Amino acid sequence: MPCPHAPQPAGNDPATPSPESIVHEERAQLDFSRSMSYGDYLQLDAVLTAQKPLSPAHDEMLFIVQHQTSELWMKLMLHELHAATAHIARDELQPAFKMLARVSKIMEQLVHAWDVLATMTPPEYSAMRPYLGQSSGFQSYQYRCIEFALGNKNAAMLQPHAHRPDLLTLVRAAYEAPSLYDEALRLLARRGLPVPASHTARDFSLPYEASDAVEQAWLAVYRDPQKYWDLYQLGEELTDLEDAFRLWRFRHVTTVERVIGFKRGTGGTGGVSYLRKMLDVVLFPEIWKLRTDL
Ligand code: HEM
Ligand SMILES: N[C@@H](CC(=O)c1ccccc1NC=O)C(=O)O
Repeated sequence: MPCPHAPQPAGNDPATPSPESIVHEERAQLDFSRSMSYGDYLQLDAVLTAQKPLSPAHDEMLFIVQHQTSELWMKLMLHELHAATAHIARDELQPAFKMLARVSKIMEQLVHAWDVLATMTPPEYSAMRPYLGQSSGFQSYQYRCIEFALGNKNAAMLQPHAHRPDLLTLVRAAYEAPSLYDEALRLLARRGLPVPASHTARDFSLPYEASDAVEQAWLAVYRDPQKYWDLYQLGEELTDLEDAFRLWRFRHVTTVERVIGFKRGTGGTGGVSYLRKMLDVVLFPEIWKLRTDL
């Protein structure tokens, strides 16, 4: 394949340095026979040979790259979420804030990424869809770990990973661990706010249940931000994160509707009807409810 950045012939203007002289004067490293190059460091041989379209459709490359880049961003998101949750558990809020801000920005990045996929029309997708078989984003183990890390626990979502014990172990660990929100509530309790034991020492694999008492604890924070500044900042960082996640879910369902309408999903769900139900998920319910009651 021709390189799109191949050197162009130098112009006639004697003041214009030739491409060769620029590289020479900058003393750029040119010999990588005995040192680590860009591609070596980034494992680009592995990354850039992992796009293997199954169909003759032109647009399958877009579909693959879109999903692979999303999975890479999810990998970083999980890295940051785990670290942020651990910092909160150790009362180290400043590093946690930085990580949570990064997670929200990654989510925003994924929201904007839908614009690229939305350039694919229904006939373009129909040309490759039969080649997907029964595979679906529903089976993304990293996505499920993110949902669990954010507190959206559902035992049924472990099943698609039963055929891969290595992945099931990862997803189960996220399912059983305290979520980011669980650790936030334990922090509030350590600061003397009246969070009930039902919400600090619960079975963390159960779906989260909203509580009036927890809302009262957050209300105390939001009624006196000066006194509880870091907890107030935590509440707003959680709000930013859920806000961005809601936008991602919305762009997903809208993109799916414009591409496949109301067809059933390859993963076996009703498709748009399933994704619309997911729009009703509330990760941090008391943080939203307090705004009405403040
Ligand atoms: C044309 C593009 C897409 C279509 C038509 C589509 C369609 C669907 C459908 C119908 C479902 C429901 C499960 C099923 O029955 O298959 C689903 C779930 C899912 N998709 Fe997509 N999707 C698309 C792109 C993407 C992209 C780019 C991602 C990013 C990684 C993604 C991630 C997911 C995830 C994580 C789920 C599970 C959601 C949940 O359980 O709440 N999808 N998708
Ligand atoms: N569920 C989609 C298929 C799909 O989108 C998909 C298939 C394989 C790998 C990733 C996918 N993306 C998100 O669900 C469909 O029903 O067309």
